[in-house]
Amino acid sequence: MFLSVESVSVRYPRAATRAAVDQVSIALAPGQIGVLLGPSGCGKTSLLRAVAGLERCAGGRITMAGRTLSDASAGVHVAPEARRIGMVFQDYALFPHLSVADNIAFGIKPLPRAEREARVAAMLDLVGLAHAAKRAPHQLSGGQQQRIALARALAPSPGLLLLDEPFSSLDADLRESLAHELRAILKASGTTALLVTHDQFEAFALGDLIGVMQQGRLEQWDDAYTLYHRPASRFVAGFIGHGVFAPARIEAVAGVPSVRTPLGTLKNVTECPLPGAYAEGECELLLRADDIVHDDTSPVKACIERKAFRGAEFLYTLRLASGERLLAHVPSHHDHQIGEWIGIRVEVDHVVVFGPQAR
Ligand SMILES: Nc1ncnc2c1ncn2[C@@H]1O[C@H](COP(=O)(O)OP(=O)(O)OP(=O)(O)O)[C@@H](O)[C@H]1O
Repeated sequence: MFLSVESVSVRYPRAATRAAVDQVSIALAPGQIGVLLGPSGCGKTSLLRAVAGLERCAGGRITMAGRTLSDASAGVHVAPEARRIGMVFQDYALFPHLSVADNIAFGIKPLPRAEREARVAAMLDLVGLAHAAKRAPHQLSGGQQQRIALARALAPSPGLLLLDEPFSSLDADLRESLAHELRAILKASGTTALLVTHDQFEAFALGDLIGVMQQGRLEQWDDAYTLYHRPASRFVAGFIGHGVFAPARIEAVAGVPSVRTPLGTLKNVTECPLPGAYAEGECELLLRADDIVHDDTSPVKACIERKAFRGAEFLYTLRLASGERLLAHVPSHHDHQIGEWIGIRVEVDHVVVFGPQAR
């Protein structure tokens, strides 16, 4: 692995007893993009700062390309400027009095002039702003300025690039397109990167691997597909995507595990790794909005309590006669009224169940 974070903890001197980062382990192969995702205060930035060397590790070890950067038990802490790590922050703070080209050249001043100019030109090409070299930062849009900040961070060819909420000051539309662009730029330059966000769509658009954190702990470190379809904990299941937990029961039907739900029985769920501790009995089934299909012919009916227009579809909040609430994505040409009862059925590709008690 190129970057290896092993059981790293971060504690702040005057903070409460809980560690801001609690024994977190993650690893990235060369060229991979990792994303740390989680609610405010979960420790994402603290972990990123520990990798940058801006915080000392209270426990654990960080290595990059085989070199130890931090090792709490051995008392090793390489200074941030000696780590060969580039950073892009939320307030990307370009130097206002320098041209775009001079901003990019800032971190590579020691290079001979010709080499420096070639590198600046290559970086401008990479971020698609070759035409803007002579402009001042204030003559660029927010998105363009952020791309220049990225070019500036990439110019010294850092071993690793760290990005902390790089799009949070930009508006929603721009964020999504920039997330895709950023991924393309990082891949084109073969840069290994670790990024912090609280926006799951950004995480999905960017990350090869995504870590979901809660209260300093890493709940899961996986690709987006696995996080969505095989959440390792109830927290991850609730945090990623729209969904609810419905009471259900695991039973063996003719020897094969099945899950009885308020919407009917899901038979033969052999592909579902049912956790041993509740292999049979009461459980809670994760039902995401796209697991519920509107079907007028279905005997199961649900009342529409709320609906939110999402362009191609509505997100309906539904209530079954038994009182359980569900969420459903329904194509927006099916425009039903609040209070109306509609037929639904469950169509679950990946059955995800948790024990009846909150973890
Ligand atoms: N310098 C500090 N001194 C004391 N406590 C801190 C300091 N910085 C962060 N913390 C605390 O550490 C915990 C983790 O904070 P951190 O900023 O890493 O979370 P985060 O997930 O990045 O949050 P956000 O998305 O809001 O930036 C929080 O409880 C926070 O209050």
